Amino acid sequence: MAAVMLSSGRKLLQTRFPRPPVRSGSARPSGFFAPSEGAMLPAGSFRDRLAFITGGGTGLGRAMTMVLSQLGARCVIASRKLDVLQETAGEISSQTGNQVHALQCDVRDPQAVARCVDQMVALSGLPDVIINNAAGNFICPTERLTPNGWRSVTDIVLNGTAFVTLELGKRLIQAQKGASFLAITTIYAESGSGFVVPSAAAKAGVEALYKSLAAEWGRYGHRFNIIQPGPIRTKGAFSRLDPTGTFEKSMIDRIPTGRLGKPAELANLAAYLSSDFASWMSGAVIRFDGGEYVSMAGEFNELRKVTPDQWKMLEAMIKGTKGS
Ligand SMILES: CC/C=C\C/C=C\C=C\C(=O)SCCNC(=O)CCNC(=O)[C@H](O)C(C)(C)COP(=O)(O)OP(=O)(O)OC[C@H]1O[C@@H](n2cnc3c(N)ncnc32)[C@H](O)[C@@H]1OP(=O)(O)O
Ligand SMILES: NC(=O)C1=CN([C@@H]2O[C@H](COP(=O)(O)OP(=O)(O)OC[C@H]3O[C@@H](n4cnc5c(N)ncnc54)[C@H](OP(=O)(O)O)[C@@H]3O)[C@@H](O)[C@H]2O)C=CC1
Repeated sequence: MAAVMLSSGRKLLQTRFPRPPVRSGSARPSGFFAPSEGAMLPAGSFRDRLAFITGGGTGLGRAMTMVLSQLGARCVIASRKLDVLQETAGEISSQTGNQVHALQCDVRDPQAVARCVDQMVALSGLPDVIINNAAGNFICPTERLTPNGWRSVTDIVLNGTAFVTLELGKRLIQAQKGASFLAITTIYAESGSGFVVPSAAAKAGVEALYKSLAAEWGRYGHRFNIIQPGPIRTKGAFSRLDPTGTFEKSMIDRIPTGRLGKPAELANLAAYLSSDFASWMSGAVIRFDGGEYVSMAGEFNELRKVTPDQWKMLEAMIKGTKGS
């Protein structure tokens, strides 16, 4: 007896299907969607530009810093761990030949953010590109969450993004300088998600902040855009969200493109959104997830499991039904 389960958990059919044929050598979808990881934009796209990237020492922040630096930007990366930042800054600038400065900054502390901006201004001036990428997250049943656990994530993600955006926004307005602001959120900022509730709530807040400012601060020359990445392997994310490695296969199985994203792919999109090629783009929310979100959302998407022989049988059954 075979049943086709809908994502709601209901059974669509309960009928006797012939055993599905054993498929040999069927291509995985990832074979169609190989990543391209070199810098996408023309060389020099960020010449004479200064980019400020929070959490730029690791993971996706590091990848975005690398591509912006390859394209000619001077970069300032900021987070809590100065040793990590300095190592990344040294590696990237020795590869690209462009300056990368490391500044210690805890984005949860507005005074620390102001000091960090003071240091950046003294070193290089006000930035043309701001990427709010720093985040904290961990899986946890919500009933186990303490107030401090809630605060540790929402302070980094929502308050941290707000403090950086307000500090830089006000100074840029004062200096009459335009800039591109980009926030890195997540696909569940839109849907919500159990087990990462502080992150879901805070990322949704970041999206509301950025969409609101896209409307309000366009008059000052500021653009605000958002990328919602799907799963991309980084130590920071996977150690806290899939510590045993158990969920990775099911994630890949539900992604129509059959693989995780790559940091360099995300970095190319971030570079485009932060570049002059996107100067007409503001208030945009770009989902970048290999199709995972729509794959999880569609009521009938589990029908991907139905084999061609089973489809013949289903079609005959449907066509054989008369009346309602
Ligand atoms: C598999 C990937 C698929 C999809 C990915 C989708 C979205 C991804 C979104 C992301 O944001 S990934 C990026 C993840 N990166 C990070 O989280 C890096 C930075 N994180 C941290 O520094 C810590 O994890 C932090 C967020 C907990 C903050 O560190 P901090 O030193 O400030 O906090 P403490 O360690 O002092 O803890 C504060 C508070 O939280 C409680 N807590 C910490 N971890 C857990 C846990 N795993 N479960 C429950 N509670 C936790 C801790 O107990 C403290 O509360 P109390 O004082 O005990 O009440
Ligand atoms: N990887 C993925 O699958 C996905 C990631 N994302 C998002 O991408 C972004 C990057 O995540 P990823 O690279 O994976 O993970 P990482 O853990 O590598 O990046 C998080 C960065 O945030 C910095 N950070 C944390 N707390 C603070 C703080 N209080 N002040 C300043 N900086 C801080 C960390 O540096 P330090 O410890 O030195 O402070 C670290 O560099 C995040 O916004 C995340 O939510 C979204 C969806 C999927």
